[in-house]
This record gives sequence, C-alpha cells and structure tokens, in this order.
Amino acid sequence: MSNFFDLKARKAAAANGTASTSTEKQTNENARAQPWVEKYRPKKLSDVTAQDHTITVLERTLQASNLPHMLFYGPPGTGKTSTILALAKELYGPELMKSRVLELNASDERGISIVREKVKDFARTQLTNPPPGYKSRYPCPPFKIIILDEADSMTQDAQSALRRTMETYSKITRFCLICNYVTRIIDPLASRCSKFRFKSLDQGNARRRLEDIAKLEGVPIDDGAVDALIKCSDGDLRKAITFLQSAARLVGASAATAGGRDEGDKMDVDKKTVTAKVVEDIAGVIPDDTIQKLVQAMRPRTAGETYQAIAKVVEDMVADGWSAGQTLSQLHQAIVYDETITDAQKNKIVLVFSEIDKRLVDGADEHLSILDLALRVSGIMAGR
Ligand SMILES: Nc1ncnc2c1ncn2[C@@H]1O[C@H](COP(=O)(O)OP(=O)(O)OP(=O)(O)O)[C@@H](O)[C@H]1O
Repeated sequence: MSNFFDLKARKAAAANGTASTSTEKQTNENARAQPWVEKYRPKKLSDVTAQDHTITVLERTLQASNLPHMLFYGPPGTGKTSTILALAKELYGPELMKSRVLELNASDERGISIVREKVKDFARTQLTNPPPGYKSRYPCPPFKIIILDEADSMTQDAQSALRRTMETYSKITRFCLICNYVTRIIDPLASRCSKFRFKSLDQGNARRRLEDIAKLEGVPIDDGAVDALIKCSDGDLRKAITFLQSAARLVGASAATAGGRDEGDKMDVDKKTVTAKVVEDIAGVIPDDTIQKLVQAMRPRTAGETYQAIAKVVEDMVADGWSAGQTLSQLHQAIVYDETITDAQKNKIVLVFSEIDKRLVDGADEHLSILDLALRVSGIMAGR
C-alpha cells in the first residue's frame, strides 16, 4: 500500500532528524487536510478489497490489453469508482490519464445535451501517440475511456442517445457506466456492457481496512468502535472512513485539524480514544431505549391512548433532533427481530416502511411521516 510506505518514509526521515523544508511542510499540511476517503482511495487494482472476482476478471482483461464496455453496479461506497480509476491509471500511467480518460459525475448535467456534446466530442476524438518516455504496465491501448458515474440518474433519452455513440465510436472509445441501481439502466444499454457486481463490504475486510487506516493515522480506537463503524455504515466503506475521520477529529486523536466540536456535547472527548459511543453519536444513531419507547407506544391499547402515546414519543424524538431516515432504519430493525409480531403482520409493515421511505425521499414532512408510520404499524400490530 503506497500510503503506508509514504508514511513510513516520513516517519523515518523525522527519526533521522532530517530537517523538513517548507515544501515538505506544505505537503504534510495538505495531506492532513485531505479527506481520508481520498487519501486512502485504492491506487492500484490490487488495493481494492473485497471484490476479488471482479478484480481478477479485470486484471485478466487488462493482460489481453482489451476492454469491453463495462457496467459497474452495486451499493454506495463499495469501490466502483475507485476500481475504474485504478484500472485507468494502470492502463495509461499518469502521463495519459488526462488526455485518455473523461470522467463525468453527478455534478454534471444528466440530460441528452451532455451526451450529444461533451460525450460525443470526446468519444470521436482521434488518439494521438503516447509522449516519448511513456511507460505503463500494459501496452498502450488503442482506445480512450469515458466514465459515467451515477449513470442511473441519466434521463432515458440520454441513455438512448448514448447507445448510438457507444456503437459508433467503440473502436476508439470504451465506456464504463457506474450506478447503484442496475434496473434503472435501459436494457439496450446494459446489454452492450459486461456487467460487474460490487458487493457490500463484508465485516472482515471492512474491519481490516479501518484498522489499517486508524494505525496509519495514529488514532487509538477500541474494538467496540470498529464494530460500531461497521454497523453504522451498512457495508459502505466511504461512510465508515468518513465517520472514523470525524470521530478522530472530535476526540483530538488525529493529526488532522480539530474542528466542529460542540460545547455541551456529552461525548467521550477526554480519553483521546475513539469509542463506540463517539462513533454512534457522530453517525446519529438513536439510543436503543428511545427506539424501544416508540415500539412500546405502538403496542395495542385503546385507539385514543395509542395516538397519545405515539404522538408524545415522536414529538420528543423530533425535539431531540433524530432524523426520520435514521428512525425508519432502526425501527425497521427493531420490528424485524420482534418475535411477538407475526410474519403476515411483518409483510404488511414492510409495505408501510417502503411507502414512508419513498415519501421522505420525495421531501415529505419528517414529523408527520414518522407519526403516520408509527400509527399505521401500530394498527397492523393490533390486527386492524
Ligand atoms: N472495495 C474497496 N477497497 C478499498 N477501498 C474502498 C473500497 N470501497 C470503497 N473504498 C473506500 O471508499 C471510498 C469511496 O469508494 P468509491 O468512490 O470507489 O465507491 P463507489 O462504489 O463508487 O460509491 P458510489 O456508488 O457512492 O459512487 C474510496 O475512496 C475508498 O477509500
């Protein structure tokens, strides 16, 4: 891992008493200010963890110096963007990355005009020879790569237009579409690509990566905190690393500039060790007893009493600032494992959860949505 060796070299230089120049100091400052998700983004295909099958197939494809159009799909923070960037770096080396790779992400416009102009213009550009002294692990391929991140947010028209561009310029341009929801990619486009599924990171790999980063950054972290990072991030390594960096800043355990510490926060700030409590507070995890209060309020009683009990707990939760998304996710977990609720009731409850989830995504009022959810689930639990 190159970061590890960079860090070791810096430490060795410091131990030898090597005077650091102002340029070195500036570089160190920049490294400190950098988000860890970028600092520890895999630089080579072999740095990508937990996606062994995909990486093996891609490495074999590279050996043949050929590449199909590709569609990477899977949950957020599992290494899709990192993989294609690492692949492109290995294929072109730093010299050709700029001229041979076009990366368009969510901040770019997603309509048909971007396909007709920016994508098509780049796709049809003829290749120039590599500069003298160009060196790469693989023979320089006769094509460029266009990376379309978050391709599932492209309009249907834009996707249709892309189909033709892909075909027309396939000799000199290969596409890599990246998305979370493969069903949102139109069939004619998906069928032109080799598909690669990225899985949520398993606990073992996520744990190793987080422990490595904590060690490299000199952050004391206890076992419970790593468990909490894994639990709060649902297999999304980007989220886990971001929580880790925020937690390290909060407890003052990292060299990163401290900031964002609120007076009055009841967190474990004195120990300088990242604990499970610190992680949960940063991730906005609602304490179990609060969720249990809501579940108890939802248990069957007379109609008027149920409303009052639920309304009171929901009001307190809103006043405490707990987000509706987090409430939805933790309440769902609590109900799924509740053995007093029958499977038939759980089936109906899941439908209510998905409806409220959609409503929240569409921007509905959080307080009313959670109130509605709790009342409807309570009705189902009462057999209504
Ligand atoms: N499989 C992985 N191996 C190593 N690091 C990873 C992996 N997955 C994610 N990461 C870390 O998380 C960060 C975000 O990963 P990346 O942008 O590749 O995710 P993604 O799958 O493209 O997510 P999204 O769908 O949200 O775009 C990376 O910079 C890296 O630090």
